[in-house]
Amino acid sequence: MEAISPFVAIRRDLHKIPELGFQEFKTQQYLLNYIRSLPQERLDVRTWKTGIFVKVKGTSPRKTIGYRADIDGLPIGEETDLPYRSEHEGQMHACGHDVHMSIALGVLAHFARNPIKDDLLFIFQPAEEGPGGAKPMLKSDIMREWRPDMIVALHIAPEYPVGTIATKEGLLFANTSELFIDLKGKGGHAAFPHLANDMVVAACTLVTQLQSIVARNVDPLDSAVITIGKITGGTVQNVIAERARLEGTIRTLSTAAMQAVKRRIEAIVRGVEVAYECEAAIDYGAMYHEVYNDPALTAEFIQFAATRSDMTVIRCKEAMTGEDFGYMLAEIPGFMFWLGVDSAYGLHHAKLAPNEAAIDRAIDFLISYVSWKGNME
Ligand SMILES: CC(=O)N[C@@H](CCC[C@H](N)C(=O)O)C(=O)O
Repeated sequence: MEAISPFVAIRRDLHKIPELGFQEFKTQQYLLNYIRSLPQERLDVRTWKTGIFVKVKGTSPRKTIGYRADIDGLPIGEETDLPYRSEHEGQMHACGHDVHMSIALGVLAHFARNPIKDDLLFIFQPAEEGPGGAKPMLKSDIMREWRPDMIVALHIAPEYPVGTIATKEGLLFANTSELFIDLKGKGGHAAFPHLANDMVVAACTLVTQLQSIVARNVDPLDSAVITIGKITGGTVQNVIAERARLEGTIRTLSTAAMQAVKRRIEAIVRGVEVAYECEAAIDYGAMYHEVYNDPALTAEFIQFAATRSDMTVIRCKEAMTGEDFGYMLAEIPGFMFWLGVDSAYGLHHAKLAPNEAAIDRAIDFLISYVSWKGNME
């Protein structure tokens, strides 16, 4: 039996119990059990819905350093053959939030036993994948009382090797908007299409027409993504579909670009309504602020990381991923960085399998950074 670190063991426990946004009940209980096993002298623990705030009191605090880990899973059926694969049918930690939590607990455990001058605030946040926990947590009374002076978070990066961190000053992640489009036509017998109004055909037209926005309406030197991740319509092969539904997400690099893309989406949907003589309704769902790293703190972090022989730090490009941590960074200076986990399969893939060697290396690295930042004069 391989000897594994306690935080790899924790990651594996959490990997078994992925839960969707604001349903992280087992996860929260697991986290609380561990947090309550730590020395409590310097801890103040409060829950917020399925999230948790943990204040670690410093010895002579001048500021508060915040650290956030997201805790929710995704509605994906796991396809790894890991012995600790998900025990929740159709749900998986396919975005590394289990790794995020185990790293946060490792750093918390250290500072619960080895306080620094400054206060720390650990935030275990629900519902990052949707509908978004960061914004309501940011507006909570607890956050108002314990608001940190800076805040940090990481996200696993399957494409980078273990021992690599990647980030950049300024814009790191896109802004996002979910996109739901419902179409209503007229059902009927498959053999008499002229007596019905087929919404499967209308939906398929819409999927391809929406892509013309990125190809023809967005400045080629800018970026945008419109992904339709799910399409449903109809009930059975020989009945013409009266209804169809498209579920997707929009990514852009600025508020102006998001507004322009939505204007085009609305024009194209209206056009499909006319062309197919149907009814269409658009809902934008959860929308996330872009992730904007504080230039000064990020440059300082990169400089610190460059002094560490056990980590390689690179300045990366922006990514079209979304992260509601962007709401926290819009109000509190800080940064997010990618953590290399060297997985053949990427984020949101059913076979994602992060290299667990990244966990303890990240814990050691973050302990050194927070100790440096939290003790500096
Ligand atoms: C890091 C990551 O994968 N984040 C998610 C955020 C999803 C936001 C929202 N539910 C949406 O789908 O737009 C991502 O998909 O980038």
